[in-house]
Amino acid sequence: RRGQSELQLRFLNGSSQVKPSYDYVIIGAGTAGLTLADRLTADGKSTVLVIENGKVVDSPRIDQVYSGMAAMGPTWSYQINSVPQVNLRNRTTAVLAGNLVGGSSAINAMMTVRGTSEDYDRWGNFFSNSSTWSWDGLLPYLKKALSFVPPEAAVAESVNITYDTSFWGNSSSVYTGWPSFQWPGLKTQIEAFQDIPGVEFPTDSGAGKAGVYWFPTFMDPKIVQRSYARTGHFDGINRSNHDVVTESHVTKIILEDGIATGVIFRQGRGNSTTYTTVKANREVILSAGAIHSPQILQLSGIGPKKLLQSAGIDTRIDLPGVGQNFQDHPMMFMSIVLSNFTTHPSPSDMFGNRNFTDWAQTLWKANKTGPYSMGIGNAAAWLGMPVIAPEAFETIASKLESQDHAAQLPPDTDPTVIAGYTAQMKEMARSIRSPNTAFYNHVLSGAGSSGSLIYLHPLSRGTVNINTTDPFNTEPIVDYRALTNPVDLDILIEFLRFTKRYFFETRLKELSPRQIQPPDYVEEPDDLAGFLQSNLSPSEFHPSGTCAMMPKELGGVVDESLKVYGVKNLRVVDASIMPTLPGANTCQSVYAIAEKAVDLIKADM
Ligand SMILES: Cc1cc2nc3c(=O)[nH]c(=O)nc-3n(C[C@H](O)[C@H](O)[C@H](O)COP(=O)(O)OP(=O)(O)OC[C@H]3O[C@@H](n4cnc5c(N)ncnc54)[C@H](O)[C@@H]3O)c2cc1C
Repeated sequence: RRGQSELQLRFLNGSSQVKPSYDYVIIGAGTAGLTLADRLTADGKSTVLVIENGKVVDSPRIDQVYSGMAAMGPTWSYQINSVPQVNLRNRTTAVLAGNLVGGSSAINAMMTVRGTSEDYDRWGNFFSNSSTWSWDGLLPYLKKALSFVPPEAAVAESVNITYDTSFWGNSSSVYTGWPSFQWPGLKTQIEAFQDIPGVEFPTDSGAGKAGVYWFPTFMDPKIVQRSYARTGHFDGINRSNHDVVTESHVTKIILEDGIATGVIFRQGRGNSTTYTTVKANREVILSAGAIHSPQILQLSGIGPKKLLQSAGIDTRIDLPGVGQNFQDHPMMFMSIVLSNFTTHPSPSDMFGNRNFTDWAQTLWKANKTGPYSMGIGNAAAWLGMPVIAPEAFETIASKLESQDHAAQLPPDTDPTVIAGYTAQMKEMARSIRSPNTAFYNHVLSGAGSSGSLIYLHPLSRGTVNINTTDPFNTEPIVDYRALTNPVDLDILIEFLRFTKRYFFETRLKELSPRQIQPPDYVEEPDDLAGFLQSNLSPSEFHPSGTCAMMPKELGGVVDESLKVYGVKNLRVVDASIMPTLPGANTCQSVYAIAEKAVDLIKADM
């Protein structure tokens, strides 16, 4: 990795150093933005400026793989709290989004997962069944995005890790790999799923199939450090056609006669603030993430007219979908412990077992091996509704179909956004009936206890809108609108029931399971709902959907080329374009979206 001082040469911290124009101006040096900038400048034919709000941060906490969570939290994130969630007993949630070079890929938990084939086919189906936004169309980009490094044979053998390199590539500088250690208890946890009818065990996490499987970690196994957009698409790149300006906050995209011609950004120095305009000869590309991309569009006059009017912003393009269709993966903890779980070593040995941690430290210091090379986990169940709720899924799907969809959205929602939501719910009803759309995600810890439960296809939709009282100087208003669609509760109640069955009705019952939270006497639907309202978090930090790639008449913001409707030379490329969430952590999909966008952009050169 190059030293900070050398990097500074390319950090145009004084606005006077920015050239007046570039072929492409990219907003946000995050996961998608850095991928795009690297690929678009590689052949030397185009000039690119990336404008980033955050700084370049060097920290062992970012590099650290162990635990997966060392870089999470407020330090390198925007400071945003959601509005109180009415259906979650008015609790608010910290909205984490990376505010540094590398974006959220610098602070995420490094779980490398992709959705099932149905998740990606669904995206294209909103346009036509010949869309290239499909599993077949995206697989080459999922492969291009990452270099897969297989696990060591001995570790793989110790816990039966299977993988299939045909689903992966090996040409990217962003790596995904494996720790040199796994908890033996994972074998027990995985095998217990064999006792549940319908559970599949795909050979590889990249196969596009639901089931129980192993998945790698965004890390470079050679150095056992996080591998992310900065290490893969920024460090070591020194091209005269590739400029990056940090600590620079984009306030607006300039529109002239419906054409995006440039960007205005703000730099604060001591007490003074400067504003700089930079021109884009070919395109402005918005990659500010699902929280800030809709904000920047709205500040530029592209968004729902009524909202813009109430903020005193001139409507340049009335685009009702901007900032709507907001989705994230809700998350919760259900606590069940196996009283007679005696497998060791187990994660609990990392806390209080001095002999074990001394051994682990020795391995780590000697050659970066052992338990300290592990992230948040490498095995999980990703299961469809027919598997987890065989007796209830049909009733739930029918209830969703017969719903008044408009009633689930905010009162003033535009008819096109309602039409898009209706189309999505039709797809979701179909998906509830399919074993190959995973709704339920249970991350396995290797300890004798339950892990976190994640809801992969929530039906409620939130909003991310500018703060109309002071839109240019405040963060957007983030409202998950969690559990506003009551069918979400029906599904989540099935999650609790299924998790209980997994512990009490499989071979795990021999290990004396004990349910702690919610207490086992809590069984009535109303009481389970109460537990969820008190405990659910609306976010796994996977914000998506706020500049949805959908037809315009379905409330879409960008078309299949990721171009913003009604504007020339403006694309959005980041997590905000996902029309519906993939049933997986989102980072791998964002890299693939960016890789596909590169080809879409080049096709227009
Ligand atoms: C805490 C956390 C844990 C996660 N865990 C996982 C995980 O384990 N596995 C997984 O697959 N996914 C995970 N994710 C999600 C994943 O990291 C994101 O989906 C993905 O990185 C988003 O990429 P993006 O390009 O859309 O946005 P980002 O990578 O967030 O990039 C947006 C960039 O735009 C910049 N920006 C924003 N506004 C402006 C402005 N006005 N001017 C200039 N620059 C601006 C930001 O500073 C940022 O650098 C996690 C995310 C977080 C936050």
